[in-house]
Amino acid sequence: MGGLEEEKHARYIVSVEKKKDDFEALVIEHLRMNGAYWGLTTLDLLNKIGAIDVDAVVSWVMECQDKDCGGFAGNLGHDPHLLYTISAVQILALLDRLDVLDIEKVSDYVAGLQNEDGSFSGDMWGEIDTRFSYCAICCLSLLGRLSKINVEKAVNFIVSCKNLDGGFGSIPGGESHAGQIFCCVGALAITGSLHHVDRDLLGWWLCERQCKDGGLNGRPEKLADVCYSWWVLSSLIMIDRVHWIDKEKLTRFILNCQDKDNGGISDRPDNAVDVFHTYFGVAGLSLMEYPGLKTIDPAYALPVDVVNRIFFRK
Ligand SMILES: CN(C(=O)[C@H](Cc1cnc[nH]1)NC(=O)OCc1ccccc1)[C@@H](Cc1ccccc1)C(=O)N[C@@H](Cc1ccc(O)cc1)C(=O)NO
Ligand SMILES: [Zn+2]
Repeated sequence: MGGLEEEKHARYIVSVEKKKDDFEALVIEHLRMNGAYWGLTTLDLLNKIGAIDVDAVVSWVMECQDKDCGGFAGNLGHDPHLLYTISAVQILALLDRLDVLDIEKVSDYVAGLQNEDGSFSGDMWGEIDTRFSYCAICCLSLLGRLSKINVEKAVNFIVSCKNLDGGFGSIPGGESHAGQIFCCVGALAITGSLHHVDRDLLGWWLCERQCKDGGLNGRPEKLADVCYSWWVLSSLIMIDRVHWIDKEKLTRFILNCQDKDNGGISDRPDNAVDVFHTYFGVAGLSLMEYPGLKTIDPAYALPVDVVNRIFFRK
């Protein structure tokens, strides 16, 4: 089994950033801001962020900001949403360009999406989901504006989504899913509220996600998928139970999902690669301290040196 093809993955990411009209670019067209965050964070984890034109990326990101409400859209001319606003702020943090933001305007947009019950809507249309609680809390924390929301009510809503199996769903009564668990555990970690989590019960549910092939799935009986290397692993690390899974087998599963010729990582062996799974595969390896990769922060989903620069800047 060979190692991680760093060079090939960096070239794959840069090639996708350049192509704007092929199928993959069209599929993710409406969530291009997410795609940019996945691609740029992967390059930074591979120590290859020097390969990109920072000014070009920053001006494109800023063109996606809705000048009236302050929120960011997934691409030029699309509607603003929390899912893309968090990605935009993460990209600017990664490139050390948070200075281009009107911090009050963006944080007012995010804080304005909190509901009476402490939950968050993704945008003006009102859909409530713990995904959006994470986006809001992570974004406001990076901007240093958590004081603009009712953190206690936000935490109470997340706790109201905790299930008997120790996991979390998208809304109260929603079934446990690894993606939702990452959002809830990440938001609780950022707000210093992890005492609400039953670490052994949730740790058990999460380590049960490891399949025979070493990969992790998102729910019982599902197939392993590289992106769950992030959702499950980051949650296990945040609750200090990562030693309950076999890291060697998971590492081999991820490496086995690489396209060794053209670069990129797929969701499972021999499937088509994409930017999303390339990012979550490299991020998963980073969480397992794979040699040569930068370390990623499990709660902020940004390299640790980027998080430190934000919180410890004099
Ligand atoms: C919208 N989305 C998903 O629904 C992926 C689809 C998938 C990939 N592998 C298995 N399914 N699922 C996903 O991200 O699930 C993780 C998750 C679920 C619920 C809450 C939070 C995370 C992916 C994009 C995608 C679509 C189709 C194929 C590959 C990637 C996505 O943008 N995920 C977001 C999180 C998310 C998840 C679900 C949403 O409805 C919206 C956003 C993300 O990771 N941002 O950094
Ligand atoms: Zn996946």
